[in-house]
Amino acid sequence: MSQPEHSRPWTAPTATARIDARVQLPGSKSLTNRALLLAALADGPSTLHRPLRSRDAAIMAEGLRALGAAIREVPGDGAFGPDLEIAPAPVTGGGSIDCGLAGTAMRFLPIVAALGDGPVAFDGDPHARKRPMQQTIAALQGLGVRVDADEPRLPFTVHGAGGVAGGELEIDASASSQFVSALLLAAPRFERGLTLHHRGERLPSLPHIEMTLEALRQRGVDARSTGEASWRVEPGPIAALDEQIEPDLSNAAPFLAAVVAVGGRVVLDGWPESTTQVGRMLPELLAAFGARSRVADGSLTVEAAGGEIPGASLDMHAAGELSPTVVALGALASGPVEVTGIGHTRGHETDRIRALIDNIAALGGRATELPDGIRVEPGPLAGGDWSAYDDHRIATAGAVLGLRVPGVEVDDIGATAKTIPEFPELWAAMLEGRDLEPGATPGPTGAGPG
Ligand SMILES: O=C(O)C1=C[C@@H](OP(=O)(O)O)[C@@H](O)[C@H](O)C1
Ligand SMILES: C=C(OP(=O)(O)O)C(=O)O
Repeated sequence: MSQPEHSRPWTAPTATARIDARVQLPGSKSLTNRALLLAALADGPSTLHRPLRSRDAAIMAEGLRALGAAIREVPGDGAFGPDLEIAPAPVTGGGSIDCGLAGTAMRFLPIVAALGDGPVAFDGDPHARKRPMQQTIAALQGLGVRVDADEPRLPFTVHGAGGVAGGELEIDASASSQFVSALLLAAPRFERGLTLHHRGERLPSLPHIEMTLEALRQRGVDARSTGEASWRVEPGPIAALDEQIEPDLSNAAPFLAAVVAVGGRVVLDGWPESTTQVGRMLPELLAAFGARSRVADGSLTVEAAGGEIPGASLDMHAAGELSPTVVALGALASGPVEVTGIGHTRGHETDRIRALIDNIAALGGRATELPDGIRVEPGPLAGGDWSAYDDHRIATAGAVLGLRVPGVEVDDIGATAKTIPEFPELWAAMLEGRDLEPGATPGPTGAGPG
């Protein structure tokens, strides 16, 4: 098995007892990166409390710095690490931005760069060069912005010409909701705002578009849906906002799935009363596998009996980023599990459908590809190699399987640095029933200055 230099091989721990744990998770990637971007375009300085500290958040912060914003760490409230203070500045060109493997950075920042004056060069990790970017480039061109690209993907250069007129635009966001979010986030700074229409075969991850609209409205922007696949953002100032970032509910998925796999109980602290995060669907999704959930006093408790996991058929088009965890549970189920509506996850950090099928096969299981999803057959599994493909969610899916299958060898648990660098420590603490707060074990990459 070839491993990149930075890889951290990890034998997924097998559960030896029922789970009884209280977990606190680090901040949401999607909320942190929206808050950073909007703060950089706002009308005054903002502070983010409990921001995510991870590779994707660091990439967003670094990209915004390259475009002129000042972002610095200031003392936070202890266990959650430093806060971030963001001072906006006029968008400047002339730099270059490394998007790593962060979809939010590679889709959101080119539109911000178009507001500036001068060229900004974008590139990313080798696999980032394979992720769909055509709609970012087409949208910029449709807005009259010059983009130099040999092919419709990274690397490319955006030539800001001092502003974007905006108006009306049509895109095809079938491959990613991030194309829509990117345009809506920058649109208050377009001279005429933006009326945006999606025309295409499907629109994945609608909750993430709702999150974008809500983040804009929280900052005084008139942003709304005008139809099933149309949105309007009025031009105007983006108000500065001090915000406490919610825990990442998508990263809650493997921890809650662990209860289904093993039996027992997990209490997740900081569960928001209401949220735009797609992870809010987890209680309902896990109920399909027999879990019971309740929310009280700001915590979510998930309980499950352990033992047999029933088969299920789930359409996850709204929640593709939760699908690797659900497929991992599917491989442990006693009936077939079908997850559909996730064709677009072939364009995520890796081709997730292929990665899951191949990894499950390496453990002796059988999963097959559907036109827009995956079907997992019940059957015995044995230890074997589990490739992370630099994908945090594939790595953590291996962790879920390892709870019941001894000897699941994840080739690089370091892939979790993308959104939850402290994953191995939090996972071990959960299995041992110890409380461990995020920030207690600082991850390899913070969102602060390098
Ligand atoms: O806007 C966002 O923060 C995200 C949108 C979704 O992207 P896709 O629509 O490409 O699935 C999601 O999967 C990704 O993890 C984060
Ligand atoms: C698809 C994901 O990430 P990205 O923001 O890189 O698209 C994800 O986190 O599941």
